[in-house]
Amino acid sequence: MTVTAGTSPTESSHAAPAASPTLHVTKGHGTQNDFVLVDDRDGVLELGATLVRALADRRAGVGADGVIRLVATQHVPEGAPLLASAPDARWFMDYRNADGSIAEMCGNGVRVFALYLDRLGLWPDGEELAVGTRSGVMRVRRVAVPAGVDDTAWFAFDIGRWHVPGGADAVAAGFDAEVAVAGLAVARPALGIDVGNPHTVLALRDEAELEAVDLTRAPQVHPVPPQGSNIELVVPLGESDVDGRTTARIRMRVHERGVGETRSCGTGAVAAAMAVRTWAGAGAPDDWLVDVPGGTVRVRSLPDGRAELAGPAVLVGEMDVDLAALLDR
Ligand SMILES: N[C@@H](CCC[C@H](N)C(=O)O)C(=O)O
Repeated sequence: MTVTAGTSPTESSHAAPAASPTLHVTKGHGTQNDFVLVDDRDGVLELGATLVRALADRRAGVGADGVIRLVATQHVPEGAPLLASAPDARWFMDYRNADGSIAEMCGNGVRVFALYLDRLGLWPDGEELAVGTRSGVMRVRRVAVPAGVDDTAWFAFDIGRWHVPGGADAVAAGFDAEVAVAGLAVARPALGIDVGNPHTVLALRDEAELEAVDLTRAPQVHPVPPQGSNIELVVPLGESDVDGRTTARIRMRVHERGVGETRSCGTGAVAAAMAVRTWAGAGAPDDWLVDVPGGTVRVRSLPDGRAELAGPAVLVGEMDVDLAALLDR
């Protein structure tokens, strides 16, 4: 981490005023789900909600959907059990939503974090990269960009087991909640899906309806999820052959817990694809392309109830943030 403290004024009465402390940050995104990344390997930064909110602020700060702190896994309380089972998970992705709340996981964030580690020389050559998260260890590798998708580099990882918290009854019914969304006349049935973090997925009639909904206001879920929920609105678009594999395509918009509407959500894409796959029943394909306002990601159903998320990652720049200017308001 680079917090550069100001120097004391010198003995000269004409000395320049002490420079205020700065925080070196990097900005990146995955399908335009954007993040401020901070290198705090030694775990010395106090990343409180006030600092997160200020960094994420799109007018008075750097601007982002979330803040990601890079810290050695041994320095976080969640680290010991991760290192016991995966000693190679040296680096931990400490993820915070723009409102300062802590989230268990961020699917787009993992890919951007991997690229950040690579940029810092912390991704060993030729190896899978093990990333510690509050939802377990994610093993990231580079993969080919699917045919028809306009990106230069993709990364993929097994996100682990997803499940329907409502259990077998919810799976059989296809729904276990109702969601009221501004712009829709009545509340719609929805399915809760846990991908390490909580999601609620509802299907809309068509793309026109998806475009028309107003996500500037948070959708209301009933019953209210105890930990809150990310909400995904989806429209199935049909199936085609992509790189020799039958692939279903869906379009999605998302309202993220702790943020608002974002242009993509990786865990949300997994939840959306697995919800539609559950609704489709036996014979549904394993591969799903999920079109979001910021691009396209791929979700692949894996054996044993696991799923893989793949998509792009981009780092756009670095800056030294003047902490006094950022926090003084
Ligand atoms: N954008 C992320 C999810 C970030 C966390 C989410 N807002 C939550 O609170 O669970 C993603 O790409 O998965």
